[in-house]
Amino acid sequence: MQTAPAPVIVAIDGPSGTGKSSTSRAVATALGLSYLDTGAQYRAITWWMLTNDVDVNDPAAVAAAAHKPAIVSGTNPAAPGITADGVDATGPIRTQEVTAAVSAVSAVPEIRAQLTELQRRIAVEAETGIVVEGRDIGTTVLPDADLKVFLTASPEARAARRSGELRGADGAAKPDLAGTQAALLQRDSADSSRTTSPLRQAGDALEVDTTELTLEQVVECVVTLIREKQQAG
Ligand SMILES: Nc1ncnc2c1ncn2[C@@H]1O[C@H](COP(=O)(O)OP(=O)(O)OP(=O)(O)O)[C@@H](O)[C@H]1O
Ligand SMILES: Nc1ccn([C@H]2C[C@H](O)[C@@H](COP(=O)(O)O)O2)c(=O)n1
Repeated sequence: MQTAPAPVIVAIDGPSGTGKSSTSRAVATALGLSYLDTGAQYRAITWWMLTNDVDVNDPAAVAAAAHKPAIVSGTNPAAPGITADGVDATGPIRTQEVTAAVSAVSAVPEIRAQLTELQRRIAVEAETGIVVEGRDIGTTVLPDADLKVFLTASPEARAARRSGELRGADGAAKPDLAGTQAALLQRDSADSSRTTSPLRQAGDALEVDTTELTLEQVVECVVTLIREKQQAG
């Protein structure tokens, strides 16, 4: 009788706009794995702070409230979803207000400790394995992951992709590319210069530069890497 393959743990890290979420969800779907968007968790706790009048620029105030919100992440790649204290946060966490505040909140050590523990618990409970995406998965959250991928892309490509997303629902003109690129680079700088588990490529992570690749090509590359890892045992 053929036994089920051992659960595979995949870490996909990288700066904003490199395709982590799109790639991770497609890879998890293709291989029947769970999926965890850790960026959504940092966004959800930031949204909770903002809506509960916590000064997000006061690390002590953020730390004191770190344990208060219950963050629950869906792990179905088809419809991940996330709630904060039972309230659906899927939409609100993508606003510019949350995006502008999330790096400051995610730099607070108590916030990172709280969410890292939650992320590890979710990963170990994933029966067939899981694709976890973020900034510090391969370095801090899951250092023993079976496969670590670090996605990169040129600032220009990332800005063009993000700008394509930000275009109005009515197809209104895209926001200015230079402004979008500057905002991405500012967030990258904050995420990679913080003291606690900064954005960094793990020494054993495989870099995939997605600048000239389609999303489909990136997904195929990562699926192949995972299958090769599973066959190697
Ligand atoms: N290789 C690619 N080529 C072209 N477009 C891409 C590629 N990868 C992702 N995209 C598109 O770029 C946009 C951003 O992708 P995605 O949200 O997956 O990036 P991300 O790294 O998760 O960003 P963030 O960390 O800010 O959430 C999406 O519209 C996605 O469809
Ligand atoms: N593992 C993670 C994931 C995310 N963050 C922070 C840094 C990001 O700017 C922010 C939002 O993430 P995104 O939705 O853009 O993937 O959350 C982190 O510190 N660690």
